[in-house]
Amino acid sequence: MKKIKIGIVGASGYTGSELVRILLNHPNAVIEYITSESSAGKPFADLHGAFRGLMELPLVKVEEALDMEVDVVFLALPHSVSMNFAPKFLERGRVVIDLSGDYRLDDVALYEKWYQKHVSPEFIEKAAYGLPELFKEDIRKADLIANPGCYPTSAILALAPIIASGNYVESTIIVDSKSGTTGAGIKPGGSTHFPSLYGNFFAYKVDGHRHQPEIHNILSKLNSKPFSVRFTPHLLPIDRGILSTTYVKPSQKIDLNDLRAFFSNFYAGQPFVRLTSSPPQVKNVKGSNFADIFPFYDEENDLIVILSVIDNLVKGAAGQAVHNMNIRFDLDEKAGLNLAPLNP
Ligand SMILES: NC(=O)C1=CN([C@@H]2O[C@H](COP(=O)(O)OP(=O)(O)OC[C@H]3O[C@@H](n4cnc5c(N)ncnc54)[C@H](OP(=O)(O)O)[C@@H]3O)[C@@H](O)[C@H]2O)C=CC1
Ligand SMILES: CC(=O)N[C@@H](CCC(=O)OP(=O)(O)O)C(=O)O
Repeated sequence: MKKIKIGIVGASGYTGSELVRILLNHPNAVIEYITSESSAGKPFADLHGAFRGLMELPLVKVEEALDMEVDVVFLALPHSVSMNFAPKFLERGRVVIDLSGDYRLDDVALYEKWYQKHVSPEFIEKAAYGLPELFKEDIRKADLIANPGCYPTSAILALAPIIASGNYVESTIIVDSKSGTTGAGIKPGGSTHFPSLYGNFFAYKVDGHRHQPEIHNILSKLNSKPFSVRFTPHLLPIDRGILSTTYVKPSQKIDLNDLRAFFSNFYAGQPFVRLTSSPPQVKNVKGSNFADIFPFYDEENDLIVILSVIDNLVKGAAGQAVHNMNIRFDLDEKAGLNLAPLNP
């Protein structure tokens, strides 16, 4: 059986440990190294107790890992950090799958407006946007794959069929999303502190979140007819999961059954998109790589409303990254990802 040698950079974080969880059960994967700067030398299970007896590799520093022979490196690093390391791995001939936002936007000026100065902008145009349902052929050929953001994954999958069809008026598309706290990473923070969040629920970054340009930038590739995107993120007192409710004004009335048939044709053959017949629930995708999508037509207001749910750490990050690896290395698309959601 074909074996793929893998390095996971940033394994001490949440998406890094989720990559370990998925890849330990992947028939083609051999994890060669896992990294952490702050915990180098420690056993992985000292940080992530769930892996006791399952992952014996010690954590090493990135600099030590650079020259270790692998086929693919997953960068589970904060944006602004990834862009320093991706070129070093690429020049050593590794395929790089970056989970940060550093190579997702195809426009350096747009990146620098929403993030900070880019230190390796020459790689932006070489990167494929790693949303397999839309860009499989680009992913197959790319040595640098920019894994999508978690909110953009849920929003783009909900909206792509309508945008691609052109059945929308040239106005503002609304994306209203709610996320669990693992989206904020492993470092404790004020708003994710238990007493701040328990029994609570609130919006944040209402004046602008970097996922708004990502959703617009990617959806714009599907149609030249203009539109704008308004995105509002919220924090939920749950660990995993994102629910996005999206609203689009159609340019012509549509029958609900036709809308559902249209979505079902658009996603035919895509193993991780499931169309639901009632509003989707985050618990139904927890721990899995599924995106559950519910398209609806509000006749009274002549508005298309599409709801989608994903697990932010799986379809929103590590699972999608493994899906990208499977495509890039010509493996079974579903390898390692046949994960049934936790139920209940
Ligand atoms: N959490 C989520 O749901 C999603 C996250 N993402 C993106 O994925 C990336 C990782 O996210 P997440 O796992 O949540 O983040 P975490 O904060 O949980 O983990 C970050 C990791 O990066 C390492 N790191 C931080 N700074 C440096 C540095 N200067 N040099 C080397 N290593 C460093 C940390 O290692 P150390 O042990 O040294 O601290 C840690 O392993 C981010 O870009 C995030 O935006 C994307 C989609 C969803
Ligand atoms: C709940 C929460 O805090 N979520 C994060 C998004 C995490 C993510 O996927 O974003 P990037 O990969 O683009 O950084 C946030 O709003 O910043």
